[in-house]
Amino acid sequence: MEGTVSDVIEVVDAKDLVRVYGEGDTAVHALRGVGVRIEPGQLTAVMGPSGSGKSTLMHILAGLDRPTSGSVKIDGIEITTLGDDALTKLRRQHIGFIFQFFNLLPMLTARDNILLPLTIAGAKPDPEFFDELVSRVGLADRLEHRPAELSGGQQQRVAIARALVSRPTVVFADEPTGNLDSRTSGEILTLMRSSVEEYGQTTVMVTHDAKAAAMADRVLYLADGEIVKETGRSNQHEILQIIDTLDLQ
Ligand SMILES: Nc1ncnc2c1ncn2[C@@H]1O[C@H](COP(=O)(O)OP(=O)(O)OP(=O)(O)O)[C@@H](O)[C@H]1O
Repeated sequence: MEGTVSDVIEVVDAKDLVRVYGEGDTAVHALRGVGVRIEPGQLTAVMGPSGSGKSTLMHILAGLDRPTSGSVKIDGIEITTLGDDALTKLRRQHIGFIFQFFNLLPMLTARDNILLPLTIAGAKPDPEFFDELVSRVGLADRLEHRPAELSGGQQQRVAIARALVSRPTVVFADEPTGNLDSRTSGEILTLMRSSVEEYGQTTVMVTHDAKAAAMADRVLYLADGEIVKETGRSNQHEILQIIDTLDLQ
C-alpha cells in the first residue's frame, strides 16, 4: 500500500560512511563506518572531541563533500552518486546551512542576504512567510543594513533566516554559537529551537556547547570517526557526564 505510515521516509538516512583523507602512511580515517537516520521535525546535536569527524560527517550529509564509501539519502534521494550539477540543485532545494562565521555576503543588505537562496533558485519569496520569519528572528528594523553594520548575533540571525527562507528539508548548522558570547548564544539557540517547534524544521547541529546539546531532541557523540553514544532529549546530567568522559572541553 502506498502512503501508509510505514512509508515515512527519513529526512536523512546515511549508512556505513567512511571518509579517508590522503593515502598510504599519511591517510587519515576521519569516518570509520558511521550510520545516521534523522527523522523529520527533530533537532539533532552532534558532539565529540576536536578531530573526531563532526564537520566531515556534516559536510558529507549535506552533500558538500563525498564519502570514500557509503550511502547518504536526503528525502529518499541517494546523493553520493549524483553529478555535481544535480547535487548543487538538490542542495538548493533541500538543504539550509548555518555556519560558525555566518558566511554572509558583505555587499548585500540583510534582506538580500536572507533572500539569496530564493534569488539563486529563481524563486519568489512568500511575502507572508518572509515577514513572519524576519519578525521571528528580530530583524524587522535591520533589513536594509549590511553585515558590517550588524552585531555578531544579528548577523547569525540573518544567517538563520537565510537558512529557513526556502523551507528546506533539513538545516545543517556547524557550531552556530561558536563565535558568539554566552548571552547571544542563548538567544540564537532559542531561535533555532523555536524553528523546530514552530516550523517543524528538521535541524542537525554540530556543537561543543553543552547548552546547545541540552536543547536537542537527540545527541550523537562521535569519537575517532565513530558514533560511540547517543542520548535523548534534554538529559543534561547525562550529557555533562559524557562530555567529562570524552574530555570535550
Ligand atoms: N581536508 C582534509 N585533509 C586531510 N585531513 C583532514 C581534512 N579535513 C579533516 N581532516 C582530518 O579528519 C579528522 C576529522 O576532522 P573534522 O574536521 O571532521 O573533525 P571535527 O570533529 O569537526 O573537529 P573540530 O571540533 O576541531 O572542528 C581530523 O583528524 C582532521 O585533521
